[in-house]
Amino acid sequence: MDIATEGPRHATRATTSLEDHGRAAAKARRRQNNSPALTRSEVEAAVAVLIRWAGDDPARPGLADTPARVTRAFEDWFGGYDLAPDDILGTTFDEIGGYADPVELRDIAFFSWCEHHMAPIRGKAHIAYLPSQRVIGISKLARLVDAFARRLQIQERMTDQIGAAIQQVLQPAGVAVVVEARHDCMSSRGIRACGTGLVTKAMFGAYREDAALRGEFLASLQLR
Ligand SMILES: Nc1nc2c(ncn2[C@@H]2O[C@H](COP(=O)(O)OP(=O)(O)OP(=O)(O)O)[C@@H](O)[C@H]2O)c(=O)[nH]1
Ligand SMILES: [Zn+2]
Repeated sequence: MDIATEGPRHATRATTSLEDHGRAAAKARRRQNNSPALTRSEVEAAVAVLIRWAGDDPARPGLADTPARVTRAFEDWFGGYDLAPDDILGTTFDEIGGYADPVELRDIAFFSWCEHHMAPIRGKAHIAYLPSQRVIGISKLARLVDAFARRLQIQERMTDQIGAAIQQVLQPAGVAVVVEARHDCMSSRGIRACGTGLVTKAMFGAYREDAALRGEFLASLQLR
């Protein structure tokens, strides 16, 4: 199902279908990335080129294993491409009695990667949703953030993807996602503006339509 079919909120969205972020897409990407034209040793050679570009000697003993380490680190840092949101959100609980108030999980720490500079984005995500007959295990919300964070990202898109996945798979009455993060591409290079924080928000369903519900969640976060 394409989230673009879900209603006006999504009608003009550039977001691709959830399937595109899912397991099939990850496998396709991996096939592409692991094609015979791109071997592990070629990736390591590319890292060695970057070491040379940095001004050092990839052959010196201290750096000899670094290309292999960096290649392994990439598998970890970018492991999100292999994680399918619909699998992560697959376990739900519907024996929730009469519970019908917001569920909020705050301070979900994440590491992501700026797609412009491949520099770290470090921050916290806060998720709220208004259940409609079922709830999700709270660890799955953190897993979902991790799945979208460990990719090349811009913060706005990551924020939207987290909310859109919850809205599509869990189909609650509404979802709100707030992400606060620091971008190393801004602090460690370029303008070198340390201490700045980017806040992004994505609202779906009741959180988009109901200002009081949205305001209650945003106020609870005490954003500066
Ligand atoms: N909106 C948004 N911008 C981002 C994000 N991460 C990095 N950027 C910005 O992306 C922009 C890329 O700008 P370019 O002019 O193409 O690249 P650049 O010459 O390296 O830019 P400077 O960072 O200003 O030196 C920069 O302004 C970054 O601060 C993000 O998550 N969201
Ligand atoms: Zn950047």
